Amino acid sequence: MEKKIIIITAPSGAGKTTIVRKLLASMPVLAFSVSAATRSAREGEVNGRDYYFMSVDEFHAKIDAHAFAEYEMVYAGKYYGTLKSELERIWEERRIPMVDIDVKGALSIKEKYHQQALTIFIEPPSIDALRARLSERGTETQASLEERLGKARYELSFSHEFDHIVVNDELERAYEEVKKLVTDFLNIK
Ligand SMILES: Nc1ncnc2c1ncn2[C@@H]1O[C@H](COP(=O)(O)OP(=O)(O)OP(=O)(O)O)[C@@H](O)[C@H]1O
Ligand SMILES: Nc1nc2c(ncn2[C@@H]2O[C@H](COP(=O)(O)O)[C@@H](O)[C@H]2O)c(=O)[nH]1
Repeated sequence: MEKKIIIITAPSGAGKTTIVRKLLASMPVLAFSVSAATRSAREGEVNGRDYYFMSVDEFHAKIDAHAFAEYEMVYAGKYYGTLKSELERIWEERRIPMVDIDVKGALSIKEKYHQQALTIFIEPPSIDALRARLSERGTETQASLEERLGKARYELSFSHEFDHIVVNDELERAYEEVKKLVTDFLNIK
């Protein structure tokens, strides 16, 4: 079986995780690729389901062991990375990994797997909408919100590096558009 991979990226707050969760719920062939991260777990997050939470020393050991397909220091000095073992585990189950990562990481993983990858950039309707969504999500301090918005302006300039751009203005419409791209890519009727 060909080892396909679906890469979804966007600036923080654009809604990629929301769309990915809806896809995972409706398409059992897809499996969430759980990343490693050195940030602390938020309320309700579960180790091994949302992230593999680890210390910086553990993360460095994995870098030294070449365990990552890609990794980045994404925000506030925190590392995030896609584990090769996670992709292999999903392929062994004859399923397709859904990778939900930042734009820089998505560009490097696309480079690595470009022949087998579908890459989708989720675009927010505006920076004001991003600000409102991140504020409402209630996960950020004022400083981390500004950091994410600052990075978003830069990341938006890379949207055309990806196979498709989907504007997440109305969630249901954006979800249906992404689902059609995924089903076409996987040749599912
Ligand atoms: N179309 C939409 N309209 C309004 N709110 C939305 C829409 N899509 C998602 N949201 C909300 O915006 C917030 C950010 O969404 P989400 O966490 O999915 O973003 P993200 O791109 O995965 O961010 P991060 O990269 O920080 O994980 C969530 O509270 C979500 O419920
Ligand atoms: N380059 C990578 N980026 C990743 C990975 N896993 C998640 N992310 C991205 O980090 C930010 C912040 O996430 P949050 O959970 O702290 O809000 C977000 O854009 C994620 O998509 C990864 O393995 N590599």
